[in-house]
Amino acid sequence: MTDAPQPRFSKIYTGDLRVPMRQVHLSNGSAVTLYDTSGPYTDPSYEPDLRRGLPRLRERWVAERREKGEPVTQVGCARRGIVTKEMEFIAVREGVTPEFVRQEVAAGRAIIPANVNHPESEPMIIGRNFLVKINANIGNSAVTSSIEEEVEKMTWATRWGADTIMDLSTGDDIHETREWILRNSPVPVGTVPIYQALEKVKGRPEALSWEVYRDTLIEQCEQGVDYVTVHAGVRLSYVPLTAGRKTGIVSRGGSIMAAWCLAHHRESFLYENFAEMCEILARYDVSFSLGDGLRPGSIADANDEAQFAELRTLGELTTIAREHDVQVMIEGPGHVPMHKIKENVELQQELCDDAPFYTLGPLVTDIAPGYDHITSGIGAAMIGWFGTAMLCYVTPKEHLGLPDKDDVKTGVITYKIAAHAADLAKGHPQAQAWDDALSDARFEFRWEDQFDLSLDPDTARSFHDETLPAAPAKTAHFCSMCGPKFCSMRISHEIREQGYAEKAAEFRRLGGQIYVD
Ligand SMILES: C[C@H]1O[C@@H](n2cnc3c(N)ncnc32)[C@H](O)[C@@H]1O
Ligand SMILES: Cc1ncc(COP(=O)(O)O)c(N)n1
Ligand code: MET
Ligand code: SF4
Ligand SMILES: [Zn+2]
Repeated sequence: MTDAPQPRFSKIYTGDLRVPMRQVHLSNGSAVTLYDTSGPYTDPSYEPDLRRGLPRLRERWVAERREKGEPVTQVGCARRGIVTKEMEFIAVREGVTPEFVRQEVAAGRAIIPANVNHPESEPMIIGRNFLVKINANIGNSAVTSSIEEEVEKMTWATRWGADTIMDLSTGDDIHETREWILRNSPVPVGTVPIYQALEKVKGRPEALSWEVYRDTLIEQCEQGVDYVTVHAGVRLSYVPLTAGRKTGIVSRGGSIMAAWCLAHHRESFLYENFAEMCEILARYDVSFSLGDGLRPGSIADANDEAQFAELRTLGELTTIAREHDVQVMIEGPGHVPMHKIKENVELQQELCDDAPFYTLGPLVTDIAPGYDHITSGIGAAMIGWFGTAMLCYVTPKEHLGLPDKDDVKTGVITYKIAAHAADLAKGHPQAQAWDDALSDARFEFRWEDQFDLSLDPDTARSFHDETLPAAPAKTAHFCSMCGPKFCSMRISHEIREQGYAEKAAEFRRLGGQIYVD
């Protein structure tokens, strides 16, 4: 025995794969193992060295596949019956067999975003038959932020459990910001290449061309971006469908492409060159996130003709990408009232042949700027339950300004709640076990365990300690909500210990039967 304090939670590594899992050590001597997506930054003992970057976990796996002459892409391997190391890693994390992972990827129902040039990333999977994932958007804008702040947002987002991050920078130093993020990100990184392409032509959409776009795409693939949002479903003929809308086109990428199509009165160069784009992505195993450039930006515009016309086109593009062994997910709305959410999932699955759905919220009302993590968290929980594979967070700053580090944490925690609520409703056994462990700790007044098992232990602990900071309160059978006399859980224990036992004895004496554990 040593006097060294036991870490209350730590990372464990399974076999030679070194799969991170979060193990919570409880005060009753047991431990709970939780799926943990959030890489090294959740490990309290991990000290990042940003200049060196993260260890290159996948470097050897990628090299070995190359030596053996196996396909470059995960889906190429899956279709040929090959189980990759990435698939084995994911199987441990998700508690399923590697063969199941392979089948879901082969069928296109799930994707593993893993650029061969981003070996730092810990493999994860996006698909409705796996745990629901969340994405955190970061990146600078022309108005504010620096490289350091954006790297800090990335480590902070993954610290709290973002499964992927998107660098949506549109301001200065786009290439260098992305480089710092990629070399230090333990999760896949997504981008929207049209933003950087627009920056290269000084912000004038009409000056864009396929050539500028293609070179930007290759530059980002070379750097290690794992998935790219491409708004190739915004076709020239769909732009007039947005004329009668309350809020027009709210997607940045969508508005840029619509402006280009109208300026040249030509079909979108993204649509026309889609096959060549597939060839580029296949060389690096970069996945498509087909952008919803015509998503509704208000409750009034939800599920309109413009939105669904684009979705049909995304379905056609999915088929083309798959023919090139490129993985695809589909981006979804936006602003959608609760009664119109289900139709979005059903239509997406039908039109896009079960490609994973990846939605921004949706926000279920427009009336609460400042609280749009909540308006969208409600829609996210619902759409996750209906089968959406990844939920893109919305922060309290939505519609108001660029999120800062605090907003990133609020967005991530809000979306962890939505994703977990969806996992529970879908009947995921690991999800249920987490709730059960926390409920047991709560009912047994193991306060420290309750904090350690929570999504945000820091906040839980500090709220409790605001009113009852003294050490004995950590085992007390009450908190300041009800106080000792009115604590219903304490009274419950007494009923069980005395009253219940007596009542049960009486009941049996009278010939009754009782079934209790
Ligand atoms: C498509 C969504 O992306 C988000 N978004 C766009 N740019 C950024 C950024 N730099 N940082 C964080 N979120 C961003 C907004 O929430 C928008 O609604
Ligand atoms: C889920 C989702 N939807 C959309 C975008 C792109 O943003 P935009 O379409 O505004 O360019 C995104 N990054 N993620
Ligand atoms: N809030 C808008 C939406 O719902 C996006 C604004 S920033 C492009 O999609
Ligand atoms: S969030 Fe701000 S900058 Fe972006 S579309 Fe809305 S008003 Fe414009
Ligand atoms: Zn909006």
